[in-house]
Amino acid sequence: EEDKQFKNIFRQIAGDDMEISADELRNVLNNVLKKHKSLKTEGFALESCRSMIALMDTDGSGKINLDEFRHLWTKIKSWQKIFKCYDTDHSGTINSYEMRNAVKDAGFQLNNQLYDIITMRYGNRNMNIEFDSFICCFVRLEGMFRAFQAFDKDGDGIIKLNVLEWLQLTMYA
Ligand SMILES: O=C(O)/C(S)=C/c1c[nH]c2cc(Br)ccc12
Repeated sequence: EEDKQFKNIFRQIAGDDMEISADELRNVLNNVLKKHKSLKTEGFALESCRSMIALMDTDGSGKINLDEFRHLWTKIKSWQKIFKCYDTDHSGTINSYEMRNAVKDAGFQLNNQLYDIITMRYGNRNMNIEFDSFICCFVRLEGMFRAFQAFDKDGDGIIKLNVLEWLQLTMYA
């Protein structure tokens, strides 16, 4: 029953082509955000939604279909729970130390250098992470781990890419 409901929501957002574009994704995410007062944020920028589409667009259509959207939605739903549990003062931001724990809670094993890179790349001028940046960071982390695993066919943790394969991976993200 819930899945039928989800399909209906998807159909409303996606329109006739049954695929969600960055604009359509931005509208639905920002509409949901309005219902979550504790997630104080100006909302998702179009560029962030383009990146989320690119990272989730497994069939290379430039948009996301029902399955890709369901995966993204499920992830955002779980990641926003983590954000809320760290944003104890409901400021709509978490600090770099809380971000380390949030990354670990989400199941990503990184190193200190990467935690610092994340703070630099996604932190605001006070080095705090706002909700929309938080989500974009996790979408990129998950997308990059998934891309690596897709290349690492024998699972030995090593992949071999030529420069064009590398550019395909890093430019469409
Ligand atoms: O708090 C909840 O119960 C839910 S269902 C939250 C969300 C479920 N999907 C979300 C997407 C964004 Br963006 C923000 C919040 C949510």
